[in-house]
Amino acid sequence: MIYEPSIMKIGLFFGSFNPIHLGHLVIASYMANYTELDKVWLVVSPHNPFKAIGDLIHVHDRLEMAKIATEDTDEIEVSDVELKLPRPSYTIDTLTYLSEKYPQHEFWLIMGADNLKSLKKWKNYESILKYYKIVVYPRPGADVSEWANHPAVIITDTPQMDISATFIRKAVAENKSIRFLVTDGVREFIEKKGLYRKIIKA
Ligand SMILES: Nc1ncnc2c1ncn2[C@@H]1O[C@H](COP(=O)(O)OP(=O)(O)OP(=O)(O)O)[C@@H](O)[C@H]1O
Ligand SMILES: O=C(O)c1ccc[n+]([C@@H]2O[C@H](COP(=O)([O-])O)[C@@H](O)[C@H]2O)c1
Repeated sequence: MIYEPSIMKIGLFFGSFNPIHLGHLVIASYMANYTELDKVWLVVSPHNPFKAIGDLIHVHDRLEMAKIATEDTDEIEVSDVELKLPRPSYTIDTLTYLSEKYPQHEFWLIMGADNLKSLKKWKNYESILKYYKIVVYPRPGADVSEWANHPAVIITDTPQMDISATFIRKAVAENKSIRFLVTDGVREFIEKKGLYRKIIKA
């Protein structure tokens, strides 16, 4: 019989995932396997409120790549919830919506140390800290020691891979290999659809 805990702890990992890469997957996998979380949902944001549209490809392609990258893992799922919500997507609005829609789950936020440092600029950040736990993974040069004793914040030593979606998009535009930076399925999808052939400045 499959054991289904009555309350599942779901870690929400928000991002543009333009495209999803191994740096993201290492974090999602660590959070699902090495912390108290039962599962991780990758929430693909149509538009991050702090980022220019620039070379953001269509959200359906970003969602599809996230699904391809995680199709053989049960503990990581892809959520399209932000497609149904007003844009740009504010994290507190998505958290509130999900908590109302899935009262049987407890939602935690997965956040990079760089984002934690700028959290005070986010919409209603006090509510995020009041009602949700935040699991933090390290990012180069981001010191989060000021948050170490905050009751809502859990700091982890998640392994880091210093790659970015920007690096991958540039590599594709320059016809360089992205093997070992994204999964094979994602690489094939990018090739098949001819994505990221040109860099579009914001
Ligand atoms: N290599 C990585 N290791 C850990 N976290 C990462 C890594 N790359 C991105 N992240 C974090 O994952 C979240 C979602 O990332 P996002 O989709 O914006 O990708 P990105 O690689 O940072 O993209 P871009 O280069 O386009 O800005 C962000 O909070 C970002 O800081
Ligand atoms: O809610 C906010 O005010 C807010 C401000 C900045 C970023 N976010 C979310 O945080 C996620 C990660 O951001 P980023 O810039 O690291 O890709 C992204 O999905 C954004 O929607 C949310």
